[in-house]
Amino acid sequence: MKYIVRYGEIGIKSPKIRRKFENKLIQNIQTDLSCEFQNDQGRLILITDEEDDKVNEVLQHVFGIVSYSKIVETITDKEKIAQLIDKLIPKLIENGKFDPEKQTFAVKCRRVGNHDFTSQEMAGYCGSVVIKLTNAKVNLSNPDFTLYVEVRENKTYIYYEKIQALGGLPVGSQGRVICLISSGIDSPVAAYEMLKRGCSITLLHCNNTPYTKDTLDKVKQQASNLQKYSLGSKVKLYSVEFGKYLKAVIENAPPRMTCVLCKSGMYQIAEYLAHKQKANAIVDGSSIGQVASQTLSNLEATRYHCRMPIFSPLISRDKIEIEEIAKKIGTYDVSIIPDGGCSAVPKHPETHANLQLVNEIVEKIDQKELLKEVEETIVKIDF
Ligand SMILES: Nc1ncnc2c1ncn2[C@@H]1O[C@H](COP(=O)(O)OP(=O)(O)OP(=O)(O)O)[C@@H](O)[C@H]1O
Repeated sequence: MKYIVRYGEIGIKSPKIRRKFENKLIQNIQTDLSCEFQNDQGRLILITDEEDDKVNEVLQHVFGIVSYSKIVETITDKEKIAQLIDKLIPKLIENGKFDPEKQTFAVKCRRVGNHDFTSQEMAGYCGSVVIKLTNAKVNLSNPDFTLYVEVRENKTYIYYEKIQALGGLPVGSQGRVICLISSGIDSPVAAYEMLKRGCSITLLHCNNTPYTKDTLDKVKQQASNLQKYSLGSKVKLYSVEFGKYLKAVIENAPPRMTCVLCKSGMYQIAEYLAHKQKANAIVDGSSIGQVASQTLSNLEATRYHCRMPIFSPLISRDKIEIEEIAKKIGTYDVSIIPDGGCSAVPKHPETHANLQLVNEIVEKIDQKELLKEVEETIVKIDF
């Protein structure tokens, strides 16, 4: 079987970068699909013996692909093209893809190269072949069924559907980021958004026991859910003992500051891991105003002591939008398994942290020293 694989943004890169990204895209697809590729003047043609379901499964999970089509191919010769349409249309009718008695149709032709016909002439010619076969009605402006004819120099590809894929950039074409992952809904979605932009991801989970239940199992499941979108780049997962730090915070800082200091500590631990992993940024699932800890002043105060860029790809998203993505990518069902919340959250958490006050408290509790102990507990987790 052959497929045209279309990419979006990769196509507007310089030839050198495009080749690099294209190679990464091919490598990622080949991680899970036994196939070969031909590059036909900017069109990637995938050739495989695998079943359609397997091909769809892989192409629907690889970032960098905008759409793809299963194709049939012949040489650019009117007779041969007509013969191919003669063979293809009855199959499509049999599979329920085209019902010439009820549906109108159009042929769309694109052409690259020098030929003794225009695209419109070829479309008209192919249309007459379909009419002769089926007697179907033509509707050029709003057809129920479209037959695409793509003429490329001496090869012609024919297909009937463009299947939308994920878009984005091939995973591994950008650097690595550290994604703070909780057991909730948002952080796996934030990690997914970074995969979409071509980043490789390392997940870091802060184990807040005894203030929360041990949620590592949920996080492991999310890591393997995210791995499906990271073909060609192994998702790494780390866990760190954070409960001892929280205990020191609860004992030595004003109660209302617990959540601010918790988050501030998480970013700094993530920064430590980022240096170890040669990662360039930290990612979290914050969204402005979603919970008390995510007011603008808290976002500022919690990030102040971290030098590395912190990206929050969901910062402007509504909860409903985030939940929709979580459902689509398959992380939602794991996220909503109840885990009881965090007992370290005070009755009245600070919602408008004063930066100067936070700085004073950070000094007073010797946050840097506390976090050094935490750093030593980072462990790699298999999933
Ligand atoms: N235990 C944890 N380990 C690692 N990162 C965490 C942890 N808890 C929270 N985070 C990070 O901080 C972000 C904000 O967490 P917070 O609990 O304030 O909001 P949330 O909307 O409940 O997030 P989520 O739905 O991702 O749990 C999370 O999206 C995640 O990136």
